[in-house]
Amino acid sequence: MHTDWKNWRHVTKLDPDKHLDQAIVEEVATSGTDAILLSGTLNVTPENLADLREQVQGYGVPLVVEPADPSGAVFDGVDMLFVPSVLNTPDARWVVGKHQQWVLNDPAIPWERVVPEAYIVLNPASAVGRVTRAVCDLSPREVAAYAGCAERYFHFPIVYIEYSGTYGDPAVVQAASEMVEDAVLYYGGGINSAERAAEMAQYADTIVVGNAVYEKGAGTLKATVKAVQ
Ligand SMILES: CC(C)=CCC/C(C)=C/CC/C(C)=C/CC/C(C)=C/COP(=O)(O)OP(=O)(O)O
Ligand SMILES: O=P(O)(O)OC[C@@H](O)CO
Ligand SMILES: [Mg+2]
Repeated sequence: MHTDWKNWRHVTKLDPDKHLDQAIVEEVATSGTDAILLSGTLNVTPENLADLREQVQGYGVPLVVEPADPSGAVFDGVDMLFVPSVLNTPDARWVVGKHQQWVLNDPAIPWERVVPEAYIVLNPASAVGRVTRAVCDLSPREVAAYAGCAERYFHFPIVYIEYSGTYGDPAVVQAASEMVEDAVLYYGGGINSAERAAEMAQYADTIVVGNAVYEKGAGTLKATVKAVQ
């Protein structure tokens, strides 16, 4: 593996579908965040992915692509691919179907650079919640049981509590953290302050900050980094 991803505390998620000036990209890349994920559910194209990758390259921060579709599984110029499976969807395409098509059509996947992620999607209004028709009305115990399946049964290396676009319930993340021992527990959704970063980082191993970069800027991102490192 190219980087020590298991020790990351803070990850920044940038969306190829949104624009940032290079000065802001530079502040993000030098903020102390442990890695930059290039990721979005909707409107990610080879072109806008390559454009964003060029903007973030060259700062020494690890780069990860998180594809929403096999066509987004591009390794050029990045260190790793984090590939989601959504566990709480009734539609198996998002669990293993797209993955089967990926393996069918690409005979040369560099597996040593692939890290599977078990997503538990909890905001039904998010793009990822709508697209996957995730069943989000779950108690902390029910979420923790998905986390247990992900780790103990499927041996996913990452369990990802995803509230994309909204701040989640710390009790849910706490319950998942009590279940997970070996997997790295990710939390993402609505972190837009040092306080929220610190609160979720009590339970999650790695926190993800996305929209706050676009909505509040690099200063807020730096405050979230400082809160967890
Ligand atoms: C098999 C391969 C290579 C890919 C398929 C991977 C799968 C099943 C993805 C399903 C879940 C998904 C769409 C993940 C994308 C990552 C993600 C959650 C991005 C954030 O999404 P939002 O913030 O909701 O969307 P926008 O930012 O586009 O609005
Ligand atoms: O954009 P936000 O709400 O910060 O969520 C981060 C990330 O989990 C989205 O996939
Ligand atoms: Mg987003």
